[in-house]
Amino acid sequence: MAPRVPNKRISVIGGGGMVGAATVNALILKGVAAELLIVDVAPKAAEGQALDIADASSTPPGRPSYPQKPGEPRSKLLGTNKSIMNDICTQMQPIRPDMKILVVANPVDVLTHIVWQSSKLPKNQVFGSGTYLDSGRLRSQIASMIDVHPQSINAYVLGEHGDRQFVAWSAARIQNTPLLDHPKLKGIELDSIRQEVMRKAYAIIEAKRSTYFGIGMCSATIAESVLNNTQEVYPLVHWVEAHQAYISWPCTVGSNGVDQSFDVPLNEQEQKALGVAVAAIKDMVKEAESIEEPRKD
Ligand SMILES: NC(=O)c1ccc[n+]([C@@H]2O[C@H](COP(=O)([O-])OP(=O)(O)OC[C@H]3O[C@@H](n4cnc5c(N)ncnc54)[C@H](O)[C@@H]3O)[C@@H](O)[C@H]2O)c1
Repeated sequence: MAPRVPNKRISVIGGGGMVGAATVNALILKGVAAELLIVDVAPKAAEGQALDIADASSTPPGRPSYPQKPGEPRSKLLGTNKSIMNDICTQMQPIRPDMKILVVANPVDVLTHIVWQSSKLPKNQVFGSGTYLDSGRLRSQIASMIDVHPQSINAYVLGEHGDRQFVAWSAARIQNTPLLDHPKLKGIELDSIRQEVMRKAYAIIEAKRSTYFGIGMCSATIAESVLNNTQEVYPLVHWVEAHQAYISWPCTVGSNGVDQSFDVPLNEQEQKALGVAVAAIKDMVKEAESIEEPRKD
């Protein structure tokens, strides 16, 4: 679909679905120079998306199957999506040792761990979109409250891409100024901002069944950083040694995958929230590991 560039191939697995199609569309709109491969267990859906996107439409047809349902926590998706991830990794064998895998399927924190185990790739080559999208939503929300461009606001949602996510308020900055010193934020209930950001995915799902344009653009941006080795910092799900877990945390991403993971100074309350998120993710990983795979024969 895009110009053929040696060694620059992006395979969008599940590309017949909404998120996959939105990602392919965003990659094309951003002009990411790579060969794009749309892979799907439903080849007709993949073909349909490819034809539609080739017409430069940004409204792919609906085919909901495994995404979240209205009101459903992401953790409910665990069993089904674990088995899909394992199938995909099996089908991708032999996996090139330099492959990078960006996981988007939910619950993304746990599935990134599963894909790492299943792919047998080094930890830094497997990462997930995590709270990148949530952090963008947070910055937009704050921007509208204080009349500062979102790109000038450095604020992260961290921990879990789910109900245990938290905002690192004490580390948030407008350029070098602590965000919370902004006069327009005085007296504001910060937790209501966190909750609004967290509930946005549920609100979109309630209204139109699934979310895909935002995550499609995030995925395309991350893929672009890998291909162009930009080393930009995003809050992605990656392996954080200090916590011995795949969690959403700021890191650089480039052609090796995740290179550097950063320390974020947290206050006591934020550290507690981080502890809760890490424990929840570890519990879900244990739960996922205990789910029996259905027999394939
Ligand atoms: N991380 C985020 O911020 C975020 C945001 C939105 C959606 N999601 C997640 O993304 C995932 C996809 O959502 P969607 O709305 O695109 O769903 P969808 O049902 O529209 O698409 C899923 C696609 O995957 C395909 N598929 C299933 N098993 C496969 C396999 N073994 N190999 C290849 N393809 C396979 C299906 O045929 C389908 O076309 C869900 O898990 C959803 O929860 C994550």
